[in-house]
Amino acid sequence: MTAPCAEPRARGSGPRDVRVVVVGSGLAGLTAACDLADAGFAVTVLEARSRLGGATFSFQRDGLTVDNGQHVTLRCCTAYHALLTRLGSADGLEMQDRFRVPVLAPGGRFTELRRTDARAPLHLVPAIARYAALRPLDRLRVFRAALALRGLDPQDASLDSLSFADWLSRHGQNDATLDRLWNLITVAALNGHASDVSLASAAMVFRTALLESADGADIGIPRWPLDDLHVRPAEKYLLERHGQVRTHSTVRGITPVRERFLVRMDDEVLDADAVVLAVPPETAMRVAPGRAGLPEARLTRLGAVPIVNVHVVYERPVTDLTFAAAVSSPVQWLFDRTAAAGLTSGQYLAVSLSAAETWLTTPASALRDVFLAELARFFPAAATTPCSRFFVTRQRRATFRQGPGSNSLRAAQRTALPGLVLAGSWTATGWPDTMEGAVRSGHRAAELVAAHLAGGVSR
Ligand SMILES: Cc1cc2nc3c(=O)[nH]c(=O)nc-3n(C[C@H](O)[C@H](O)[C@H](O)COP(=O)(O)OP(=O)(O)OC[C@H]3O[C@@H](n4cnc5c(N)ncnc54)[C@H](O)[C@@H]3O)c2cc1C
Repeated sequence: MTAPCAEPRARGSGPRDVRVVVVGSGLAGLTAACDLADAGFAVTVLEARSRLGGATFSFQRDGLTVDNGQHVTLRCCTAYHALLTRLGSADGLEMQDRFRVPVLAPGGRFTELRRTDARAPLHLVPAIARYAALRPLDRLRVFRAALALRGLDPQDASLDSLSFADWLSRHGQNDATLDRLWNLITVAALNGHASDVSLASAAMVFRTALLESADGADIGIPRWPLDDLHVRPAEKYLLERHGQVRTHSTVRGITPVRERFLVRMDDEVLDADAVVLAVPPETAMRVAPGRAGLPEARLTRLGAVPIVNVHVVYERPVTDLTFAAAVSSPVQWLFDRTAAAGLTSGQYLAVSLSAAETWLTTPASALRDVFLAELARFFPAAATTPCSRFFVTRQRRATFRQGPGSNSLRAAQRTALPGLVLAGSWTATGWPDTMEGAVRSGHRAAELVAAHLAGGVSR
């Protein structure tokens, strides 16, 4: 990964005298901070919480290292992978050689989606042709829609206002193909069912990951906890480059003073030459000065969608699968986290539930009843193996709502105030609300700051 190419205009002895404050330590903020530290600026990261990582973090529970929610990446997520390489933690990601998803189908049947080495989109033909979760006629329907999807331009603004499900139904899809194929991908990539996601976003995901290159959808699953994978490595990277990283530092307001900024916390004010605001949109609107011209009317309509993870530890292993998707089941995707969590005996499965509005307020006891029964349906050994630990993590605002019209609501990284830029997976990255989108936004923010500072910093 290259650092921003612009030369900072140094005050005093050099660029280390030019202070950039990055507000927020999610992947967007950490990426921007790493870029700016590499470019030689004095970077200070301010994080409101007691921990770094934003929407990606790990915590300790009963001797296990648990991620707040299962995170997955695809080979097409090149910026995130480049960040891991740069931080020296690429080994913490288990990348598939070839896209292969085991699928748990109705009646406890097992099928899979597996690509070949043929060129796209032929690499998926055998996968769909043999996909036993669908009847043969429905597989044919899927082919036709996939070919039509390939012809869509995700940049075409008119696609954003349309629902993916409406488009699918106009292209011959039925409840079975939606339930057993299309939703399987949209819940994982866009945190929404096809009826709740924008056609432009769906076209972007399917084209980029599945239809334009043979290897774009090869799956990467963290074999290390998220903290070890990128959070602590990024902190170390920054500290080695004279950056400062401060937790418990909630930014309350940013005031432009001539061409500089006063960054106000509860009991301290920092003076900065430039600021990257890498916080969620509602915070950005609260702390950014009016002159930044944030499109508040649009941003307040972005909304949010929860993700819930159900964590189940069995006394003995119940399946050999390292991960799987499930169709026609409340289980959407499940992952074996035994080794990553440091569990030495038994098996730890994390069930990831996207678009989880219905599960968000369901008591853990009810979730336990539903998901233990469902896992026993898929894995006979689970019916007879005691569950030693069961707990739930709930992320209320996991992503913004990537529904019809949502792309037109996102804000550019550049604001009306030179030197104050936005970053975050919700900004206009062209990517869904993902780690990849966050990292890309961070690079863009750092480029804008570096270009601004190269143009001149005056007090
Ligand atoms: C459960 C879950 C599962 C997910 N699964 C996947 C997945 O499989 N694959 C994938 O690619 N993506 C996934 N995502 C999405 C991905 O995690 C996010 O898109 C990405 O991490 C967002 O990063 P960010 O830096 O834009 O924002 P955030 O991570 O939200 O960072 C914003 C930071 O700003 C801080 N902050 C807020 N206000 C202030 C303030 N006033 N002062 C200082 N700091 C402040 C916050 O505390 C936070 O640390 C998932 C998200 C969740 C929650």
